[in-house]
Amino acid sequence: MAEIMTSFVSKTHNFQPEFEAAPIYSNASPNEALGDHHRSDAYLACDDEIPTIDYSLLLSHDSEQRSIALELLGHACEEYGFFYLVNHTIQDDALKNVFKGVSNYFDPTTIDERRIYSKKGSSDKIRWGLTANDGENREYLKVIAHPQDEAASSKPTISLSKIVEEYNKEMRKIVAGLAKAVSTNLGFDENYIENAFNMNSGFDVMAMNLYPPNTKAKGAVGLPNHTDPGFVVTLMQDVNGGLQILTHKGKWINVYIPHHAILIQLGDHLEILTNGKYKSHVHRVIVNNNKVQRISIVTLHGPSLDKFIVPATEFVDDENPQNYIGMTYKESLEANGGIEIDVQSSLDQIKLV
Ligand SMILES: O=C(O)CCC(=O)C(=O)O
Ligand SMILES: [Fe+2]
Repeated sequence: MAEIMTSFVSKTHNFQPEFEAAPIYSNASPNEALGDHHRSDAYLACDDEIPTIDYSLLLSHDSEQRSIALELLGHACEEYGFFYLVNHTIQDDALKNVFKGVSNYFDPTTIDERRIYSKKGSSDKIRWGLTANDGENREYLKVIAHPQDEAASSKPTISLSKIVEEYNKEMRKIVAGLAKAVSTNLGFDENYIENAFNMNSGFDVMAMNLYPPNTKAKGAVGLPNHTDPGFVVTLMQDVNGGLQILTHKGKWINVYIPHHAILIQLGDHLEILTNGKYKSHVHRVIVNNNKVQRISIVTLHGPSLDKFIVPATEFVDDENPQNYIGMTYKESLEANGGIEIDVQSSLDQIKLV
């Protein structure tokens, strides 16, 4: 591992002059990070459309507009499990600043300051990692963004902590709105998800990922196949390139997030709560065609750690037997041998079939 890290580090130290720097949160358009060289056939995915949901219409006072938006959301949740959210409440300038701050944090010359957050023990509250091998090529930092008492022991530099706090505050408002809309779609009162997950004390982990350009990667894969735990995952990126999602129908599709949109992915615990009606989905990052580095900011918005999550009785009957066992969110984060801050999926331990 040390060897791998050293070789990556020595390269990252001088990668700035060697490749075209990615614009920080520019007007991202399809293929922005992609090089024009020959595309590899491995990890091919298609460009099928991904549903777009208008956040402002989900909250509209015009009941007809609202019910159309809710119907589209229901379709996206059931048939896809992911969608682009547009017309949300985070300002463009705020996002630019977040990406600038995260990019500065990953300055290759200050890597030793980040290294202190490498894995130490089971009570770690902050996690840094750098991997460059044929299974993963990524530098990342994971911090607890909520609740406040947990976040207090999960702070990197002062400037990044401020960015995390502000960003999460804004994103939580959007997630709360989504929780209401999803609750309504499921046939409950609008506070249903909030209560079922105790979102007020929800455990949110923010993962900041930096993927090197293909010239610096040790293989094609930025991040291997996985699903994510929690209610929903919010994802923003500075440039397009490399995120692929496996649809419920078994097709890999490329994600091209429209400028200023947020990619919303449903998490494992919404799947458990709804007994599989709304499913999480496998996704991965492929870097082999990326000409420039890419940064993604990914927040896993989870239930509170002590909340016991089990399929709701409304989704279980003779035709739909219970498909998942119940456990607390904390237990599920630890079920695969991980610890809370790793926010690893353990759906394979929780699924009954
Ligand atoms: O960087 C990306 O696009 C995806 C990252 C991701 O899936 C994760 O951090 O869980
Ligand atoms: Fe993920």
